[in-house]
Amino acid sequence: MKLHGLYGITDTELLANGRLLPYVEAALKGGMQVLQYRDKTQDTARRYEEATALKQLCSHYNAQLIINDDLLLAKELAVGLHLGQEDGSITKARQLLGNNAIIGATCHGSIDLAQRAKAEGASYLAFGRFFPSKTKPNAKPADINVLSEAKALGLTICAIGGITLNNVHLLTKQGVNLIAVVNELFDANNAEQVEKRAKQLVSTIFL
Ligand SMILES: Cc1ncc(COP(=O)(O)OP(=O)(O)O)c(N)n1
Ligand SMILES: Cc1ncsc1CCOP(=O)(O)O
Ligand SMILES: [Mg+2]
Repeated sequence: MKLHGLYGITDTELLANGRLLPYVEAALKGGMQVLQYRDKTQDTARRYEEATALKQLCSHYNAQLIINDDLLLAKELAVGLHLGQEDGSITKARQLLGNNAIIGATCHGSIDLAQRAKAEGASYLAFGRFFPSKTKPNAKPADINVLSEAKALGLTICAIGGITLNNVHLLTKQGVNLIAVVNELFDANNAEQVEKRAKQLVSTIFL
């Protein structure tokens, strides 16, 4: 079955000071289907603790947890993994995590990278950034026209980068399955606002 819907990604700064679990729970209440734990620190103990708590929260809401970059943490928790071009081999991750694991691959704006990721065993292909991103200002840009060719590869297609309530329709109308968002979801004043944003994004995605 293809993953579909709102794919929230955590941000260490936006979700600091006790906001991680309440804001993620609010997004789940608002209908977020997939969550990526993206934490670039080297604090292994905190990362393990947070990812474990997020796994529990996601399973309560029947959502899928995916770990960014860290194969061993994904293996330890038996959850999904997202790998970029510099993050190690998809083939190796597939071997370690097994056939049923969700493994996502960053393809920027490239069908060649997407074909390679598919051949190596990726479950979904992530394209972007499509719009300037506050979270990752130096992310490589992608052209929206890549999406029609990407869909022909037959895997779940994810779009990322600067996605907001104002531009999300440009991606959903191309048939993108997963809408990955950091800032538009989690740059909020309180958990109620996160839940409202999630509901608004989800209703646009499923229009
Ligand atoms: C869903 C999704 N798509 C793309 C990325 C970017 O991955 P990567 O290129 O490895 O960059 P970092 O996120 O690791 O900085 C992603 N994380 N998630
Ligand atoms: C991790 C990543 N990779 C490309 S853009 C991006 C960040 C997306 O965050 P935002 O939704 O705030 O632009
Ligand atoms: Mg990465």
